[in-house]
Amino acid sequence: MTANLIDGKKIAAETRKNLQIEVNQLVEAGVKPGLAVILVGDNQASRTYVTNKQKSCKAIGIESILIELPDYVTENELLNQIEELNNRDDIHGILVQLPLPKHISETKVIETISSEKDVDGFHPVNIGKMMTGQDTFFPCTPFGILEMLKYEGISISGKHAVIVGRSNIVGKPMGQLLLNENATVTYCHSKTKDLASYTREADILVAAIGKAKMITSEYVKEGATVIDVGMNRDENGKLCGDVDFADVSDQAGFITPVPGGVGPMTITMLLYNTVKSAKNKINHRNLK
Ligand SMILES: Nc1nc2c(c(=O)[nH]1)N[C@@H](CN(C=O)c1ccc(C(=O)N[C@@H](CCC(=O)O)C(=O)O)cc1)CN2
Ligand SMILES: [Mg+2]
Repeated sequence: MTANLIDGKKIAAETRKNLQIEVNQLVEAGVKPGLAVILVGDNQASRTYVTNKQKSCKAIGIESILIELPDYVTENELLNQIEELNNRDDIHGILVQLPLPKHISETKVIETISSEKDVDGFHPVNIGKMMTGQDTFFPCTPFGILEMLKYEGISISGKHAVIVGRSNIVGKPMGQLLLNENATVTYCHSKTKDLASYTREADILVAAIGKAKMITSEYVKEGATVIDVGMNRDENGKLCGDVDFADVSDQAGFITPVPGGVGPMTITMLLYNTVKSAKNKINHRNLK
């Protein structure tokens, strides 16, 4: 059996087209959605992602500003910068690119971003809303994965979803979003014993481990949906995921590639959240 490919680039392009229509409507109503991106230090990968976010905003008419700070910036200086953006009427979304230098507390930074502008969906208020099934900003990577599953018509309710990885930005919220859709969710991680005994039971397997090509066909049930969140380099320096794509393709029912799977949807959902925030603002204004 050869798995169906879930084409993240294609789904992202379609979603962005629809978002562009919404941006045009917002602009006509007098609100141009605005995103502020803060980049601290000079991590090359982070810079690439941030550049991509800027370009993607521009392509659909979202105003985006980039604030670059040196890696020696103090925590207080960064927090003050965020406060300033919290108070700006033209900025609807704020994100601080992660990871941050060691001397800065990610928790403090995330908690300083106004929960109403937290388009990454990392603020504890938004995490709490997500956990209690309320509408809010959802973290972009798991949100993008959910959208891909829905786009492909893959049913979630009653299915067994196994998440490998428990990071705050991918694994934990992924499980919660799938639980909200009535999946039965199992979390696995680096301390899980006999990992394959869990993953082989998965109808939906999400790999967010950080180890190149670790998930081979022995980890996968025939016909399962396999979502690859990994971004690694293989022995030849080529970008690859956590899933051994060639091997698992023969076993899975659906599979995402790397690159061109989850990544493009991550940035798309950031655009979605920014548009949502601008719409929230109009709704507030109309209620006044
Ligand atoms: N504040 C945040 N920081 C980080 C997040 C985040 O959502 N918010 N996620 C990651 C990085 N990330 C976005 O920021 C991200 C990573 C990768 C991609 C992507 O499109 N990848 C491409 C491949 C790119 C390449 O060729 O190198 C793909 O998978 O096709 C998008 C976003 C950590 N930090
Ligand atoms: Mg882990």
